[in-house]
Amino acid sequence: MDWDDEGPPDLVGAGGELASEETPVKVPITIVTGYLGAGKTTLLNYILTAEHGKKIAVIMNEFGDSLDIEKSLTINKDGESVEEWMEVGNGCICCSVKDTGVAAIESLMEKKGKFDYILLETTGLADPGNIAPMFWMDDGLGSTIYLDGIVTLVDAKNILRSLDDPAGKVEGHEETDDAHGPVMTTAHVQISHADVVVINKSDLVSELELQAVRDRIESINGLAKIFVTSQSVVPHLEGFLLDLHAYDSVKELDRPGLGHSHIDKTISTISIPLPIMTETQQSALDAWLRSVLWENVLPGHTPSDGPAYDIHRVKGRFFAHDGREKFIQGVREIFDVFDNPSEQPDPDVSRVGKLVLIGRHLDRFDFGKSLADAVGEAPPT
Ligand SMILES: Nc1nc2c(ncn2[C@@H]2O[C@H](COP(=O)(O)OP(=O)(O)OP(=O)(O)O)[C@@H](O)[C@H]2O)c(=O)[nH]1
Ligand SMILES: [Zn+2]
Repeated sequence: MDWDDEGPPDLVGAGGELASEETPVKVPITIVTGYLGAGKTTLLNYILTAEHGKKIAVIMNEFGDSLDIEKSLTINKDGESVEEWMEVGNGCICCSVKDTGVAAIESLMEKKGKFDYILLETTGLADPGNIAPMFWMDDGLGSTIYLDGIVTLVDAKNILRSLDDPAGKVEGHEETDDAHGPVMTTAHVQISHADVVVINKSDLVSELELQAVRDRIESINGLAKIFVTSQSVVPHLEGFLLDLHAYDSVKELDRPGLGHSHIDKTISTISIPLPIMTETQQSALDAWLRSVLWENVLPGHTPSDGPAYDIHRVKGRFFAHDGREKFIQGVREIFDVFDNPSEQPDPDVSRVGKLVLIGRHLDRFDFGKSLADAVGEAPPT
């Protein structure tokens, strides 16, 4: 379907059926990251050629890659935002958008019609925590896309070395660097922000090595779903790359043993219980989150000379005193507290409130005590 330069007609959805004007269908975007050579392009090429009956836009935000599919798309026009695309038989479109912001993607959709899904491949050195907030928009802003999740590919053979390699240190985090402590590498940052981690190149390692990789990843990010692949061949797309709903569901909070692994010395996952809360306590929680995430100040903690903490991902759930279930979602300094968006609360979900933090140097501070002091006990029922 081609739209003219006026942009998409308001009342017609991607399938041609009438869509209500108040609730335009939003297109989910998945960010695909992974260290150099992990298999991102192999994965996206697989999706572009697989039979899945979906209209997927694969956007490559990298230039000069050696693979032909990317070479044919490499364009550069005086630093301007340029788009070039290639249509694929199965309804997919592969394109290279230099400026991958929301506006560039919306302009691509105006020209090519709406997609069912958008996959954005970042460069191997990208920090997904810098990209995700671009797609985290308030409904009020009328964006036509929403962030479905972050998928990080790791190379089973090289990931442990990448995590321990001082040369892979992330730039821009020097202020929190510890003179003798472990370094935070790009590999750490890509794993800590992930909603799904794909351990690729499993053909190159033994079962034992694979288990060590899995343990290390779980210790960094206790919330991510982990899949193991070879040649980036994924068994299914839903829940793996598409329909992740990583920012509107919190199912993984009930995983047993969450936040109990301390194998990785740099980044860890911690889990803090949350009581049933009154309005006042919810305001206190909100103030606590603002202090911790926006000001980097842990309430009740006296600043010392040691390194500061760095929070990459926040996810939580609690129950309000009136029975409503609330979710907490955050990436870096952005966070949101909202009602469980599903009409039917999951009956399997335990009614235990919990806040999970993923970040750096979390073990040096008592986040649990600080939060408990801030919100207090559950109200009497
Ligand atoms: N043995 C093995 N090789 C693989 C596998 N998946 C990908 N490769 C190879 O690994 C190399 C890198 O794969 P790419 O898909 O280009 O990786 P990438 O993440 O896009 O790499 P950059 O764009 O350079 O960051 C290619 O030569 C692939 O053929 C796998 O599961 N096993
Ligand atoms: Zn690539």
